[in-house]
Amino acid sequence: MEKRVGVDVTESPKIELRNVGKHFRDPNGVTRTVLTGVNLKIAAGDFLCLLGPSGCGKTTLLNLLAGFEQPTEGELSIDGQPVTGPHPRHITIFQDYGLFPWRTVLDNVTFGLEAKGIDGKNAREIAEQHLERVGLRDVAARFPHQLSGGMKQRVSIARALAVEPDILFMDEPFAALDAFTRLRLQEEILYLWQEKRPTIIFVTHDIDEAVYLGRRIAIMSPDPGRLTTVLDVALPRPCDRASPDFFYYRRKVFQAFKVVHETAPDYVI
Ligand SMILES: Nc1ncnc2c1ncn2[C@@H]1O[C@H](COP(=O)(O)OP(=O)(O)OP(=O)(O)O)[C@@H](O)[C@H]1O
Repeated sequence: MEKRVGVDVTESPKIELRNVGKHFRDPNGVTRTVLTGVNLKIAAGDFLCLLGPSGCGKTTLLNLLAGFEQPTEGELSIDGQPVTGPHPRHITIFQDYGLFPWRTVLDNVTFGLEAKGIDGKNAREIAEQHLERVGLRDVAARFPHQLSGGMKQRVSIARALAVEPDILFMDEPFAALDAFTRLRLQEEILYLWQEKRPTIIFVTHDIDEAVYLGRRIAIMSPDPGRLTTVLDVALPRPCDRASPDFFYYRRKVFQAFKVVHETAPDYVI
């Protein structure tokens, strides 16, 4: 009998989209299709990047997966159940951090735990452990306005991970950060993913970020938004951003976007 290794996404997907489409009606009653014919299977524990230019429907697709919006066509299921709304173990991290300005760092992290029925000393201990993991134990008593952008995003990552999410949806979480902070947070999220293995769906329009993070990259194109290619990225994690293998995948993504001509010479550093 054939021996199977790893997760067969075609047999046991955690997330499955079948012919998913979404249209919006503008105030004049005109229908606008922003997503069409999306078919995708995502295995448990995968790290999938949704990559594409502005307006191709990445956020719309993420909102459908997170249950914030409903598809107007097709079917979308998680763990075999149709997605009908947000789920407490499916957590979304946004670009603007989504922290409560009136709560301290610690209290921001305990918030999700309290919603799960964990409070008092237990919640504090779990929150402190997660702040420790993202290097923010020392600023637990500060308020969000006293933190840098990178620190705020770390708090929102600690808050998300504290509730042990099954799925983490991340919508361009590092887009507003400076390049150095962004590189550091990319490394941190990879480390945290390897430690806990939640399924991560990560929206970005940054090709290098997608290659560095994604085990798979779902490439989208606009007008109307659709999925054009799903690329497997067989790199060790973390990988060397200056290695020929990294550039090989980078080039494959460029080719998928038809930015580089097929016969152009290889990149040299
Ligand atoms: N609620 C809505 N009503 C009408 N149109 C919408 C709505 N939400 C999104 N759209 C439109 O759908 C298209 C896709 O938007 P979406 O935000 O999903 O793209 P995106 O790929 O995430 O873009 P960006 O990278 O700029 O954030 C856009 O043209 C947007 O104007």
